[in-house]
Amino acid sequence: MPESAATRQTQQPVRESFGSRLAAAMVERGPLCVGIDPHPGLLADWGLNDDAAGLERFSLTVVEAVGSLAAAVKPQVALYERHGSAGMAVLERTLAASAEAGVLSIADAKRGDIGSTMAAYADAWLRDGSSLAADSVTLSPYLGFESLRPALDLAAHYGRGVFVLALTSNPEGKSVQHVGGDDSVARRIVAAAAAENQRYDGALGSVGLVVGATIGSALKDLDIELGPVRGAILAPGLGAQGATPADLRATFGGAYPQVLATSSRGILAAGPSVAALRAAAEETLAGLRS
Ligand SMILES: O=C(O)c1cc(=O)[nH]c(=O)n1[C@@H]1O[C@H](COP(=O)(O)O)[C@@H](O)[C@H]1O
Repeated sequence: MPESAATRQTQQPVRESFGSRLAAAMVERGPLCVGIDPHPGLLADWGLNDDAAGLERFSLTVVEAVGSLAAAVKPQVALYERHGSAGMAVLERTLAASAEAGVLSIADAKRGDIGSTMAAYADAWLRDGSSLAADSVTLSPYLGFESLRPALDLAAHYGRGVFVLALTSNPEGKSVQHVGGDDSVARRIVAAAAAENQRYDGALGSVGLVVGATIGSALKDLDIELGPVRGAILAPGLGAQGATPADLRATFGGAYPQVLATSSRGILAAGPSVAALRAAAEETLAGLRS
């Protein structure tokens, strides 16, 4: 049974904060997150069936290849969900294998709902004892940042983390996130994350943001500074969506040390050989470091 909120409030955090654990992993391993996106086309390219067994072989191969190399892995929940309960069981085993390999996990679930329902999502992804618990989860703040409160508080309690969508890598994101000019929606999300991270000590708080590597000059245009957030910036868009390590440096400037670049298809296309996947991840990492 989940413990009650009242019990939790009287207890100390159960492990070191996610922000501290991620900061240490980024120093030790470098700023790369490998996305685990078992697309049907990639499964076929790897000679695997588009079923739960194929999904499991794919996922565990990626963990075997990069589990000792990347700072984090990011399974894309949608690609497990499309296989129903069997797919979600594979996701559970993928998260367990990641923990065993010593690599941090980011469940890319992009959850967001009214507060009372959000509490159930938080329980699923962030509570000790939940079979789906990951080190962190991606969240959508578009029902209002404060609607994420149950996840923000549960993450803090359990030493887990969240990544809140701010400026996404897809071109359609602008139609919501850029609204408001100097006081844009994205700027408000960034400010809310910065305020939330004040509860954390150390280099990085546990509330990260998602800011695409493909956003070009949006940070400048919207007058958004990421340094004061003191959270990791998960930056998708590298590789398959066209962004390069040079783009990342140009886009993030002084906030580059906070950036955790994430690539899925760009690395996964090298499979199914474990050695080739590892080499692709190492090459990406070298580009991010140089
Ligand atoms: O939250 C994410 O990771 C995410 C946010 C975003 O703005 N853009 C974005 O592409 N993503 C995810 O990052 C992954 C990108 O995959 P590739 O384009 O294959 O590297 C997918 O799982 C996307 O759902």
